[in-house]
Amino acid sequence: MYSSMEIHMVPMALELPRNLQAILPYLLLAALGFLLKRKLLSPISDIKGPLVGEHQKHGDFVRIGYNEVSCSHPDSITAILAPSYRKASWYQALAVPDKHHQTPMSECDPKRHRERSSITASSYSLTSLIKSENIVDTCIAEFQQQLKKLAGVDQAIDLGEWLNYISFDVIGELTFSQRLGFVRNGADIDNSISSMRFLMIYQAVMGYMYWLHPFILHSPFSGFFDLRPHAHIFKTVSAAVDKRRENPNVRHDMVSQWIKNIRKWPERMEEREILAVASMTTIAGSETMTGALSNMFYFLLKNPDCMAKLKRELSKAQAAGELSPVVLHEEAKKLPYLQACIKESLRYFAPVPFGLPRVAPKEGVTLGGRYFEAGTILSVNPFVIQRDRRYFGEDAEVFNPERWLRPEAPRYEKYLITFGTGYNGCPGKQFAFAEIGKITASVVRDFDFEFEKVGTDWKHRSNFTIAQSDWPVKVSQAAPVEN
Ligand code: HEM
Repeated sequence: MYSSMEIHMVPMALELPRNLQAILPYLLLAALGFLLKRKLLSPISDIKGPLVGEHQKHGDFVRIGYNEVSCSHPDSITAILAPSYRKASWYQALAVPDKHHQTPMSECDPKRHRERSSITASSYSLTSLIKSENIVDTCIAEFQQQLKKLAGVDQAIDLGEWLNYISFDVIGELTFSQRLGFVRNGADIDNSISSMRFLMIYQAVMGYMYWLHPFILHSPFSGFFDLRPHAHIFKTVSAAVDKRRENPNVRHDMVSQWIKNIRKWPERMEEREILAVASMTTIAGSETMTGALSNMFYFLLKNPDCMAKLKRELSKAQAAGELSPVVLHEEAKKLPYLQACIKESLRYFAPVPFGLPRVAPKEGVTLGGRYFEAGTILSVNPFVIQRDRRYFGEDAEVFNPERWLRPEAPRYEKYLITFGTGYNGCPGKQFAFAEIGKITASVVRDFDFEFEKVGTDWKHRSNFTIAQSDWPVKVSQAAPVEN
């Protein structure tokens, strides 16, 4: 027997699934139609996909989305990255914390991008940054001190994490004259680094589903409850920027230059946007550097002959009195094998393994005899190009710094797009080379490293930048080198 309430409820509960049953075939048909349209009716539906790794199988064009093609044709760089084409809407997700905080990185329109860059670009130049070399040196000296302490302990360390600390400290000093204190504390303060990694995953996904962003990190709730992963970095940057606003002349740094430029050309950028640009610089200049430095140390450890050769070069220069306690950029520049190792690690394992996507303009783009109509998203992935035998020789898939010492090395340069190229190319490129050179030379000269376990293979995940993990190493004071 049912009570009267139960009798009312049972038919209602059955009714809902019946309604669903009625519309389910239509929903499925609509979904199928949508998927077939995306798969077959796109102007690029004849191009095979979807994996980037499929280039070797399918040739110069691989379809990686409804309307997106990854290109590895020899002319891709000049035809896609060099012209000032609009960046794909994916980049919008890089406006941190929301669309009111645009930076050159998140700005997709080339004209607006140029205006914003004119305020910031000069601050990233090597000449400008070399003015602060003594400050960078104090960060590296602190890092050496910490490694010295760790060398006395018979325990493996997470070198990748330490390289992240030094990268953050350096960029904080250069951007707003503030050491973030990661090296001194030997820790991820307030989980900023792990939150930053989460932000990278979030942005990589959200760039493709930007309509969801207002409901997640850009929702008022996430701000109100302080749930934003970049909150700590944003607060730190915000406090530092406020200090510089009060007194932009305390020391030469990037924020002081931006403030001066904005006061000169107020129509190009608003002063409140400095906060976003400083946050972007902190992220752009630290996550990439961590990836690059980790690549350098990991691949030297994986290739002991290369490590031994680099140590010999450093030891010879040291014996000749050519190296300072923290190696200067001028000194590192003169070490050919070190420079070859830097280029090779940047080539072999690009720290930004993302196809830099651009939108074909209204007249379309013709590449390798193939026409791509207006609106097609064309991307050129550094990882794909830099492992291509046509551009880097038969041993393109091998880590081999010697390639940069071959007579044909200048030919390789134009295919090295680790830093992108064109109007959106990395303005920090020369500085990155200098920082990698200084840190690698100072640390490899003074310390020996070995994997905790023989045959270690690290794990890595690709978002916009690469994140490597699981390669514990032991550190000790450097043993004398036989030349
Ligand atoms: C090895 C280290 C680095 C790598 C691999 C790297 C890579 C890149 C790449 C590929 C882009 C262009 C992305 C695109 O076209 O979509 C870029 C942009 C950028 N990078 Fe770097 N970068 C590095 C270090 C740095 C450093 C040290 C700084 C700051 C001092 C920096 C600041 C920037 C900025 C501000 C942008 C945005 C440029 C714009 O949109 O106009 N990067 N970087």
